[in-house]
Amino acid sequence: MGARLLDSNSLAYLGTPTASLPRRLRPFTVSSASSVSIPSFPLRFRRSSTRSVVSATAEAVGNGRKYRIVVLPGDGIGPEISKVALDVLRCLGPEEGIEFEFQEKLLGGAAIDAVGDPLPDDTLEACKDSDAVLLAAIGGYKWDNNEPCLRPERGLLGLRAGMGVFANLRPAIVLPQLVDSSTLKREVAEGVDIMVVRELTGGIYFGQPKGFGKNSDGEPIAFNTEVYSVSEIDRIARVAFEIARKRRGELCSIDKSNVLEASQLWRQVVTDVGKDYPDVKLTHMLVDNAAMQLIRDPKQFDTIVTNNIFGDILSDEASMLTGSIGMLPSASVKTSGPGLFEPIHGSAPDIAGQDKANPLAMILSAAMLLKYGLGEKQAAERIEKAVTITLDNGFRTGDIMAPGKKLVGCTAMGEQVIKALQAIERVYSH
Ligand SMILES: NC(=O)c1ccc[n+]([C@@H]2O[C@H](COP(=O)([O-])OP(=O)(O)OC[C@H]3O[C@@H](n4cnc5c(N)ncnc54)[C@H](O)[C@@H]3O)[C@@H](O)[C@H]2O)c1
Ligand SMILES: CC(C)[C@H](C(=O)O)[C@@H](O)C(=O)O
Ligand SMILES: [Mg+2]
Repeated sequence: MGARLLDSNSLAYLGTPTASLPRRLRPFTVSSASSVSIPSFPLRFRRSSTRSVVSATAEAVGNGRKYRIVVLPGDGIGPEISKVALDVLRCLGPEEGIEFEFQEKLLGGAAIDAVGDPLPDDTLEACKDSDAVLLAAIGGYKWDNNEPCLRPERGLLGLRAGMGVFANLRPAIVLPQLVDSSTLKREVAEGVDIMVVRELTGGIYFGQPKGFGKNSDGEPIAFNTEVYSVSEIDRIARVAFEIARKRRGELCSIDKSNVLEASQLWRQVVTDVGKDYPDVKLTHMLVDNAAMQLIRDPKQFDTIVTNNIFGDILSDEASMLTGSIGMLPSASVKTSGPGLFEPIHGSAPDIAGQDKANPLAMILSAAMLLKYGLGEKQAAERIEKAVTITLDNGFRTGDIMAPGKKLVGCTAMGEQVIKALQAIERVYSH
């Protein structure tokens, strides 16, 4: 028993004025309407321009395949969990006939400190030219009072927009081993398996106008704009319907259409797209009710589709059903080109540098990268399996610690996953 990630067929159960921003940090705009065709899930991603489908594009090396992965350790616990995830991938590669070429780049606070830019040009270019990107987390107290365009978060938003990864898939699965780590009662948490499909490159994060100003009384104000086009809603809805179709066949669209015009358009477009998916049961829910229902009865949800900001908040809420935000990976994808894979948690500055971070969300993000970014399903499932074995063996970081379990740090948890991985490999190879 263990985690199942995206694929139900998986074998493993396992305010600055915009004009002053560098061009790539300006809001992302979608140019053409309704032209995005969504392949059936699991998605196979194309590399930019010259190469075609990823699973077919890996360079042949000896008897294996070679992939170029950009790694963005970022800030806070980022470097600690990145190291662990890379150790896992390095251990896995030879057994699976995969060679990884890792290229480390700067993002966020680390990039601000080194070159005065949260998203250096060469980072974005390397990411766009890679087979996939593995990101840990950015941000921290040190940069919290920087002006908006010099905040680490601006680098992350610029990266997502620059890569065009509009669909953020955040699975929240309660593993049997961690049911008692959930803050909810066992009967409420057990068996939860939700996929949150979050729109990632639009909405209030990117809408114009935004900034600081003064009202007619001369009082300082600040403002942001929630804006969605039909094409932006249409394409994320199609991704969500495709995913729902491969799961329980139930899609809940979450909005605030009783108040917000942008949500009224959202609901209308999702309903229209739903006509192309008669096999999927579509429901709508207001976000305030959804926040409550997620805690009251999370098992009512199968697939959720929602906008950028509601998806951000609801996925953090959903993570606590599973025991810890340190468990949740994510994949940010588009219909072609490299994907971005990252845990949903942040840089956890309160525990950074103390070897206390849970590296499992990062390790599971690496598994998502393999499965959905590179089409390396078997390798991904080995990692998922190794994680569940490690939990079965009783190892826990502080955030998921329970009576009778063995408390370990970030590095030791990684070592246990590698040990489990090697055990699986021995079973496979004998
Ligand atoms: N994708 C990202 O890079 C990302 C995501 C969220 C927040 N952030 C940034 O991270 C910084 C801190 O934000 P925050 O404190 O609101 O959120 P956070 O997710 O970093 O931390 C919230 C709480 O969860 C704990 N936590 C998070 N990840 C953990 C892990 N792997 N193992 C154990 N405990 C873990 C932290 O210790 C903290 O108590 C901010 O600068 C924020 O902007 C970045
Ligand atoms: C750091 C921040 C910009 C980011 C977001 O809001 O998308 C984070 O909270 C996340 O969930 O990845
Ligand atoms: Mg968040």
